[in-house]
Amino acid sequence: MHGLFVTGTDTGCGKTEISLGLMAAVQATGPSVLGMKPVASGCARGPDGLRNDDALRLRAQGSSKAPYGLVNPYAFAPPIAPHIAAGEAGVEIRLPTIEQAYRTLAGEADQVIVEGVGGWRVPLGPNLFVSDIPKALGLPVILVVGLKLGCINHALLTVESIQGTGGVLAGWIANQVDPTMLSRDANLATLAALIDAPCLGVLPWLEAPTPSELVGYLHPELIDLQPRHAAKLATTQTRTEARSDAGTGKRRA
Ligand SMILES: Nc1ncnc2c1ncn2[C@@H]1O[C@H](COP(=O)(O)OP(=O)(O)OP(=O)(O)O)[C@@H](O)[C@H]1O
Ligand SMILES: C[C@H](N)[C@H](N)CCCCCC(=O)O
Ligand SMILES: [Mg+2]
Repeated sequence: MHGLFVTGTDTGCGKTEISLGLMAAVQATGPSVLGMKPVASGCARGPDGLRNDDALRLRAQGSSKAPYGLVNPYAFAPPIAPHIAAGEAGVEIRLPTIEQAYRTLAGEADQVIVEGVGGWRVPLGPNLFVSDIPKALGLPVILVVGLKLGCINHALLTVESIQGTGGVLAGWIANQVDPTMLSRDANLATLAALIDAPCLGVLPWLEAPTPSELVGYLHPELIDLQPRHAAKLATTQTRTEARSDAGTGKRRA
C-alpha cells in the first residue's frame, strides 16, 4: 500500500492535524512519508506564488522536501468551495494532473498521505468530486470524524457514500474539535457500533496539537486491508492507469 486518503465529516474537522499525526506515526516506525494536498482553497500569495498553510505543513512534515507544485498542484486564493474558486480563476481541476503529481511523490517515498479538501462530496468541477480522487489514485480512505453534535449523521452519510460507491474505508478517527461536547463516550459508542470499519484513534481536544503528540493517540497499524479490499483497490488502480495512459496516448507494456 502506497498511501492513504484522509477525508472528513466537514471542513475544520481536523484532517490536517490528523494527516500530520499519521505521517509522524508512520515515520516513527521507519518508512519515509510525503504529504499531499491536491486541491487547496484559502492560499496566500507570496514571492513564489499561491501557498496554502495545510500544504506547507504537510510538505514540512515530509521525509524529504518535495516541490510545492507536486504537494499542491491546485491552489486558489479565496477560502471558499474549491469548484467556485477554480471557476473564478478560470482553472479546470483535472484528475490526470493530480494523478501525475501523486505518482511522482509516490516514487520518492514509501507512503503518501493525501488530504482532501472539505468533506467527501465537495465538488471540484462540473463532473468531478473530492470522492473521485482516492478512486483515481487507488487509495484507501480514512474518515476523520470531528466530534461535535451532529457528527453521527455526517459520519454515517459519509461512510455510506464511501462504501456504497466502491471505495475502501480503511478506518475512522474521532477528533474532539468541541472541548465541551456532552456525552462524548456515548457518541463514540454509537459511531463504533454503526461504522463497519476499525476506529484508528480517538483524539481528545488538545491545547496545541503537534504531530508527535498525536502519535500516541493514533493506531494506523490497525489498518487491515482484507484481501477483498486490496483486490478492489488493485482493480481501481489498473482501470485508472489504463485511462490515464489512454489520455496521454501511452501504450501499456
Ligand atoms: N484535537 C484537537 N484539539 C484542539 N484543536 C484541534 C484539534 N483538532 C483540530 N484542531 C484545530 O481545529 C482547527 C481545524 O483543524 P484542521 O485544520 O486540521 O481541520 P481540516 O479538516 O484540515 O480543515 P480544512 O477543511 O480547512 O482543511 C485547527 O485550528 C486545528 O489546530
Ligand atoms: C476554505 C476551507 N478551509 C476549505 N479549504 C474549503 C472547504 C469547502 C467546503 C465546501 C462545502 O462543502 O460547502
Ligand atoms: Mg486541512
